[in-house]
Amino acid sequence: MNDTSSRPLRLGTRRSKLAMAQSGQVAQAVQQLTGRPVELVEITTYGDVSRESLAQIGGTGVFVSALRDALLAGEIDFAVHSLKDLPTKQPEELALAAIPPREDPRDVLIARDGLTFETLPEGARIGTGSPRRMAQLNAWARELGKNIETVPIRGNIDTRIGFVTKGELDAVVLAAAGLSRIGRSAEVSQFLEPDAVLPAPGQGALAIECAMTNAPLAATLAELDDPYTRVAVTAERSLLAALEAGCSAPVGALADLLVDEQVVTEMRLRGVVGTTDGKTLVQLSITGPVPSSSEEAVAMGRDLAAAMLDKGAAGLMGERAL
Ligand SMILES: NCc1[nH]cc(CCC(=O)O)c1CC(=O)O
Repeated sequence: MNDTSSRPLRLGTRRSKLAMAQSGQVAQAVQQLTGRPVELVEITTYGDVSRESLAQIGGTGVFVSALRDALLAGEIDFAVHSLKDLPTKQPEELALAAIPPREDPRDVLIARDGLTFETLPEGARIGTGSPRRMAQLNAWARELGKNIETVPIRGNIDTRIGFVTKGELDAVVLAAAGLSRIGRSAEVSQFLEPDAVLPAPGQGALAIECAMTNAPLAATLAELDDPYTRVAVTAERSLLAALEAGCSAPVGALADLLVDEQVVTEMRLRGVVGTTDGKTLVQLSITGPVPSSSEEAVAMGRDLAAAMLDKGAAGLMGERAL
């Protein structure tokens, strides 16, 4: 590495248990890679302090901006984000230096008494503040011919699971990756297959960011990058951007690799957008060669967005301000 300074590298992180777990993992990897100590610098973001709904305070980007300010001010050397919380527009001054191998991208149900979505009773109350989850859960319930009530909740993972353990809700929906990172996977009642509930674009992946001007550090961090994860999430985020959706909009997307006899043949990109009541969903997928560049991945996302817009997707996104 070009950076000869022997001071510790400063990794900016939010204080939540999930953020600390994610940052801790990356800190260890970077320490191993560079032989330099990595020091965690805790930063409070507006999203951590405010009790307003995410949609009200401008989407999940609120978790990111304080970390980015610290990067730009040179107070920290790099930051780790949940990729699904990153706005689709990348600031020019910041490098998305690495996207490590993705964890399980699926959403999961945590329900009382080991119930599953199919066995939840009529009128079950399911906690989620995400319009994407509401839309798909309500559509699924309609398909099963049952009534559910989606209840908007916020708070960290422990708080959300608490709604079920305290008996206030029948179930909550969370990301598998977040639970596994804080060591609570054992509480999962059901993994929700992407055919029923598509995750948020980038879900389960991390993003490691540093200042564009710190080229040596960017080059070092790049060793943690997983090219397959990068093209997959690039296609998903391109779909989101092309649908002109904010990050709390009801858009789900998942790119996965199709494998034949252990050889990767193609990439499939699935997308969904819907009304939160689940009455109308536009759900489409395209399959093509695995993108060999970010540009090709972006093009795939745009192609799927164009096809979804053809099917009326634009009319379903008026809810993004709700
Ligand atoms: N919006 C909050 C958030 N951001 C990232 C994760 C989980 C980890 C991930 O998806 O990478 C979560 C919690 C959740 O949705 O359950």
